[in-house]
Amino acid sequence: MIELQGISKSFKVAKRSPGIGQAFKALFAREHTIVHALRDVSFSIGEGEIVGYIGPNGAGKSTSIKVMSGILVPDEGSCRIMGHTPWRDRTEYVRSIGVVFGQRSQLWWDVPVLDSFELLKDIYRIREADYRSNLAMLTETLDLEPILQVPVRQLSLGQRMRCEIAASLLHGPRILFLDEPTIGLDAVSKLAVRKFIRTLNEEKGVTVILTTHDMSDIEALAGRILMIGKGTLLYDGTIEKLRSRFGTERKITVDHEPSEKAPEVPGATLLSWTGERTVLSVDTERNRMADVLSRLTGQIELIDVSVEAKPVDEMIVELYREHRI
Ligand SMILES: Nc1ncnc2c1ncn2[C@@H]1O[C@H](COP(=O)(O)OP(=O)(O)OP(=O)(O)O)[C@@H](O)[C@H]1O
Repeated sequence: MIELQGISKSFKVAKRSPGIGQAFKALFAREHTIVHALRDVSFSIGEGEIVGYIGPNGAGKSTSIKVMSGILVPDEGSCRIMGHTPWRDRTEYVRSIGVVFGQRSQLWWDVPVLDSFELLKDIYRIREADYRSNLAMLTETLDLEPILQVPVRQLSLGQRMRCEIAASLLHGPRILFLDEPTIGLDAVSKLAVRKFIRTLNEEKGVTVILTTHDMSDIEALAGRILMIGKGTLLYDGTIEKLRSRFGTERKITVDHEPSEKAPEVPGATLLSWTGERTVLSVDTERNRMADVLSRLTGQIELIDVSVEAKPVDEMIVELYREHRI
């Protein structure tokens, strides 16, 4: 459904040293640097997948989404999405995709949400019957009824995001690009947005490409992760594959009676010690948890113990570290 081959994109950025004098000089002799936002990026995504597109700030995620949605033309490479080259067949192509940029709005600020939807209906030339049924479904599942008549500028961030997602789906696209859809949302709104995306994917088969810095979004939604760093694709695989790679480590948090010094436990690495709480990490492939706990009880008087697998966040940071990004 989505096929990228050797996509590269660079930006020419004006270089300027600080200070008025330098600004004046720059007017006459402008120096430039080249930022390589994407370098030879290739991947393919099948119909009905939810893919988490992740990477640190400035990695090239938004640039990729802009190329895939036809907003940016790459310098090199090919991109075929549902038979289209996004930046060439743009008018036709935008009818089959939906795009949400969490940090930017596609709704008209001063008019009621419903008026924005009506305008989008005309822009996308959505048939009346399709518009009515899509709007009814979106109003119901995203709980929009109480806010349809409210101007966008009066909406809370969570309400606006639900409207943005609805706006991107009014024309019934087969692919949805979501760029940080849960940014700034409270826990309740985040869960609502995630639930909606999952239902949309499961029931309507919509393919979803999701960029986010929130690893719990990825954990909740994405079966597959594409990780990009400094414009290069660094990892393409399932969360399970990632777990099995880093998954043998466990974090043990022990609350105990005050101790004079940190326990020394062969087979475990001390992560922190505060006198009444000790946090250790254990690789369960090489050490038995029972042995570690019994060595621990020989040195301190336990009150409470919790054992956790490594959170996805930490696995990702480790991947970033491995690739020096
Ligand atoms: N229009 C532009 N002009 C110049 N440089 C740009 C432009 N757009 C992006 N860049 C640069 O390209 C690189 C990749 O940017 P991009 O926005 O794709 O990163 P990102 O992974 O989406 O980052 P973030 O997580 O911070 O949103 C960055 O170094 C950025 O400064």
